[in-house]
Amino acid sequence: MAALLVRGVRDMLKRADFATVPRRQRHKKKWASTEPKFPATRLALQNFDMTYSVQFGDLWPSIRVSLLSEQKYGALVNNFAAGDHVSAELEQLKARDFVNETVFHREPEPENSQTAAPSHVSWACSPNLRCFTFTRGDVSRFPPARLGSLGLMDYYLMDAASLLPVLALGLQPGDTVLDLCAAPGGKTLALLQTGCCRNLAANDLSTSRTSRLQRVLHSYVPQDVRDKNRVRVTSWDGRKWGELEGDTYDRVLVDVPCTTDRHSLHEEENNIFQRSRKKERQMLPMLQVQLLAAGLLATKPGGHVVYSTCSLSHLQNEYVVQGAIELLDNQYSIKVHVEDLTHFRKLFMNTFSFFPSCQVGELVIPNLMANFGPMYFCKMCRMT
Ligand SMILES: C[S@@+](CC[C@H](N)C(=O)[O-])C[C@H]1O[C@@H](n2cnc3c(N)ncnc32)[C@H](O)[C@@H]1O
Repeated sequence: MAALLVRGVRDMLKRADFATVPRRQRHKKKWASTEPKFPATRLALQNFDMTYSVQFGDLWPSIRVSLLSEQKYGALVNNFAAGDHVSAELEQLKARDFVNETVFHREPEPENSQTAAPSHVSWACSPNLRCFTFTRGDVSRFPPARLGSLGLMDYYLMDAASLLPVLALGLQPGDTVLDLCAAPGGKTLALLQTGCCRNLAANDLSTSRTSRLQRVLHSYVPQDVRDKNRVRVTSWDGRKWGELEGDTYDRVLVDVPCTTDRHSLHEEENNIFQRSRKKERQMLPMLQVQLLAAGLLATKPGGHVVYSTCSLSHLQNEYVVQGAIELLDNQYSIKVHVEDLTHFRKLFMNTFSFFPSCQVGELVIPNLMANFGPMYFCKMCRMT
């Protein structure tokens, strides 16, 4: 706890105004003249303060300080590379597999008991995933991943909340799967780890990012699984997918471009809050609706879609889900049903903090004791 607070305060001080630094310690940076007057990170914070203080009320100050502090990671064990020793090594670090601890290691529930729901849930989660995290309040870091004996890396470090959309997708053996916005590939890798994909189409509009995705696949997935018949990587505009391959997939993940809230507070490079990207930012909800609609059209009737973002914005989360559902109904007479994921709050309450008042879908909110997310995810079933 003490370490957590010290790190949190250190992060805040790093961000404190220059004016608070004593004069004798001030020095002009060499690149001062080229630094933007209003850094995009600062504009992002201003924007969040305006919108999220209204959206989250009393919760905002605690979310804010968590977003500005160091995030926590999860180590997704590479089933293709690792023997049990990797899990054992992670356990020795006092990390724990949050997926299996909560989902699969429950005591068997008696039939018809009131608590039968969580055990039923285990079958609705994608199987075979192992992801280690440090417990609440423990801000230890994982050592970098290592190359295993098969020439593949032993684990992949990611925001552990990013696994929730993949778990929610509920893959079943033999599924055909589409990952519409896949790069750099953390969730693609998790989809493959389930061992359920008969074939997987991983797409991303950006060719530079699909190259990164290819590198991740090379480092983590054996050649026979990467084989073209099983994993196909493309760089197409996901908005066209309904026309390209309509009614095709059992499961579709639509992990859209968004304001990437945590990243936008820390990185100037590629920051969507740069003034020059204002139009692009304003158009995001529209792009998100189009991508989700395309994902739904690419799904077989009876198939499932998970929509996800790493933003806290209702405009990019619930409103997009509602917009896409309306669009499909009005333009294609296709009915879509939102599935209830409230049990995720109970299942994963030891690991994540959930926002209690989402209209549709679930939202992991950053918290100093469990500094994951933000991650919004909503599961839908295409009925017709
Ligand atoms: C949030 S990121 C995806 C992260 C990825 N799912 C992962 O887990 O590593 C969103 C991605 O959408 C891609 N993108 C943006 N517009 C797109 C479009 N029209 N079609 C497909 N992908 C798009 C971006 O290049 C970006 O890589």
